[in-house]
Amino acid sequence: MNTNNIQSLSLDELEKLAASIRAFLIQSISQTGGHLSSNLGVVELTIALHYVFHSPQDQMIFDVGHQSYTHKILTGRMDQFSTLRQKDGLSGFQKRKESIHDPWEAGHSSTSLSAALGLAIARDMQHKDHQVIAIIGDGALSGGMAFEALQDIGSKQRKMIIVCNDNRMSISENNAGFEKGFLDRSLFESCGLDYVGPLNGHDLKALIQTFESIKDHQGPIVVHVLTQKGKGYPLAEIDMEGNWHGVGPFDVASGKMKKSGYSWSALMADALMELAQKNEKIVAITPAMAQGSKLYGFQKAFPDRFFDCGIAEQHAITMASAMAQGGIRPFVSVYSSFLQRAFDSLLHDASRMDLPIVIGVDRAGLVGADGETHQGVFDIRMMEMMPHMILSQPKDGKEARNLLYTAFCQDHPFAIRYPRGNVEKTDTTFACIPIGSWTKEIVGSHPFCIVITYGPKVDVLIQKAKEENLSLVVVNARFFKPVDQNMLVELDRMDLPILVWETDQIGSLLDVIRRTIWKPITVIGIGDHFVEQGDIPSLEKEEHIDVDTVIRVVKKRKTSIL
Ligand SMILES: Cc1ncc(C[n+]2csc(CCOP(=O)(O)OP(=O)(O)O)c2C)c(N)n1
Ligand SMILES: CC(=O)[C@@H](O)[C@H](O)COP(=O)(O)O
Ligand SMILES: [Mg+2]
Repeated sequence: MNTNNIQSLSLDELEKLAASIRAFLIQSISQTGGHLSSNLGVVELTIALHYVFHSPQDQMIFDVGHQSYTHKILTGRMDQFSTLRQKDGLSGFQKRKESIHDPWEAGHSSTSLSAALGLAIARDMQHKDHQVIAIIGDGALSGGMAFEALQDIGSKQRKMIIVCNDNRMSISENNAGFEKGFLDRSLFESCGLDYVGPLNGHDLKALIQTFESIKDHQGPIVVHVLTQKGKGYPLAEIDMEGNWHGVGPFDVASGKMKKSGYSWSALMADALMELAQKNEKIVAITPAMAQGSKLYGFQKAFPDRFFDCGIAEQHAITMASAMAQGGIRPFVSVYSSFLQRAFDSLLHDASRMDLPIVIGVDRAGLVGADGETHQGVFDIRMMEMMPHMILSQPKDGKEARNLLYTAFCQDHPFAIRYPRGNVEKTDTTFACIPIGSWTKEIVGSHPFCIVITYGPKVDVLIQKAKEENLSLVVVNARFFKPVDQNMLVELDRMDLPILVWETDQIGSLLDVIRRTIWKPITVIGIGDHFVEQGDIPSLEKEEHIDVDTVIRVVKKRKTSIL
């Protein structure tokens, strides 16, 4: 496949190139996993952009970056695809350190227009003359930040191109924003932008002609292209639920994916449905993540009580808060890293007005292959400063069900975090958990150290201590806020060394414990940096937050005591 110097290729050759890139993407992603459908949809579009414009002089910013694979292939990274989304491998998004053809990085959506305007202003201030091109999907355009940028771009009138890649799909069917034809000329022109389109985003000739005709356009212009998500892989073409958006390895011929097991998201969604059957005020809200959050069952069972609000986390939290004020009991499912977008809504609305929304903080902790932008390791510190907020994490499925039940039996904002990955299926009867209560288990008969941790690591540690014949007090800190003051005083009196084992940003739990216990505490957690992509067990080892590190530290502690 000739991916160099594509300007020298004929239209026929470019079409052949598109077909080979598509075949390569399907084959390669079937081995490594990755964002299949979005990439299959933009093959011709990306070829046309690279044919007309000259990267890296002309700067291309792919919103989110999950659809930048063809761009990577055309900029010399094809031979790295076997390492996609793996430790030290090719990123699933644009990455500055990977290539000079990546002038910007993302992972979260709707930032490309602000970034393009920023780069255009920087260009103009230095009297340069290249193009800045943002490629943004209809899903990402439902994010409020994109709208803030559109208005500003209209008022500032800098030279730039916005390619609106409209496939009428977010991860799954677009249930908010632009599914009803709102995304048209008038939207952009009302913001002061010029507009061409809509044009067939798989017609290379039309794309090339259009880009040629506007490449020197002065001021901002939108090129609206219609594409088919998943194009070229029939199962992905007809997928409305987002099952082929981000995939693990699969068999190309049959489309069979490896069985993924019963996830924490599924457990929470199942428990939510049970509770919703008993309480008709319970509703579910998702900011465009119905598939990953496993909420399709809820949507089917309670279509009038399910709300997909588009990629709009900030809006989701404020809307949920107002629903709560109006007497409804909303459950908002948001990935930990995307909840960062809703900081002010959480603080200004849910927390300040003390409104009883329940937030399912999905993908809490390390998530692995998506890397720095998606690791869910900041939400505890973000929310524990917020008055009225209750912040919890269950150690297992039973506790998760009970925390959810508890959350609906009280009147404050209540967050329950749970990780990416699987959990044992359980359908225990619901029981309330006293808010702020921790539990502890003494392993062995003569404990020499107290380890305070949370989430699934509680049982991992108990198991490991038993295997290693180590006598420990293992504390399940299932509430980060409020913490169990009585338990902390009791632990302090035990007069044993204390280790706090955090699997998120360091200080998340330690800082609240230190308010009660003043003696020196050893802590294990993620340091002051972003954690890159990789499989979760390797990342835990590298960050020294794995159970073996904990055992090593407590053993060392034991030796120093003896
Ligand atoms: C702030 C934020 N929320 C949610 C997501 C998850 N997410 C990644 S891609 C995507 C859909 C994007 O849709 P669109 O921009 O239309 O691109 P397409 O996949 O259709 O090509 C979503 C919701 C995200 N990356 N960032
Ligand atoms: C690009 C993006 O933000 C999502 O597609 C994300 O990769 C989904 O992650 P999960 O696979 O954990 O649902
Ligand atoms: Mg889309």
